[in-house]
Amino acid sequence: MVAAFNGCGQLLLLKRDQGRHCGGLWSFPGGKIEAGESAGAAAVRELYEETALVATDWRLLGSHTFTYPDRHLVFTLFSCRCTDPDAAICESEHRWVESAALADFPMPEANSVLVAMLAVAG
Ligand SMILES: Nc1nc2c([nH]c(=O)n2[C@@H]2O[C@H](COP(=O)(O)OP(=O)(O)OP(=O)(O)O)[C@@H](O)[C@H]2O)c(=O)[nH]1
Repeated sequence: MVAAFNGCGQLLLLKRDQGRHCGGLWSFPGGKIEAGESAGAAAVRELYEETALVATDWRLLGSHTFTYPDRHLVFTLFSCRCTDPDAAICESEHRWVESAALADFPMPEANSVLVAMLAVAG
């Protein structure tokens, strides 16, 4: 998963399409790691595929496992900085959100720990 910041300290959230797992909820860019791919390479690839953004200052923040009724997921969270946030092209609705306002955006259950990791990282 990618916590993508703009130059104003805001984070990019994408609204998941209805019909997908956790549909209708706000989420970080990201997705499944492909065979033979590292977690870091997957983060860079997913950010680009979902937003067309290229970022710098990549940092590994940590890992977290979460079990939904139908799946067990392992998340690896990275942060990065987007130097040209206005260039974001997203298929789904997206918002740049202040960290303090994240609670206003309903997110998947697994994300509470990811948001806590962000708070710890500062
Ligand atoms: N992208 C993303 N997925 C999340 C977040 N939180 C969370 O629980 N998930 C779950 O993580 C799983 C993987 O995400 P994804 O569905 O976007 O991955 P993907 O695009 O590779 O899968 P797909 O091609 O099957 O749709 C999904 O079950 C999704 O609901 C989040 O903040 N961002």
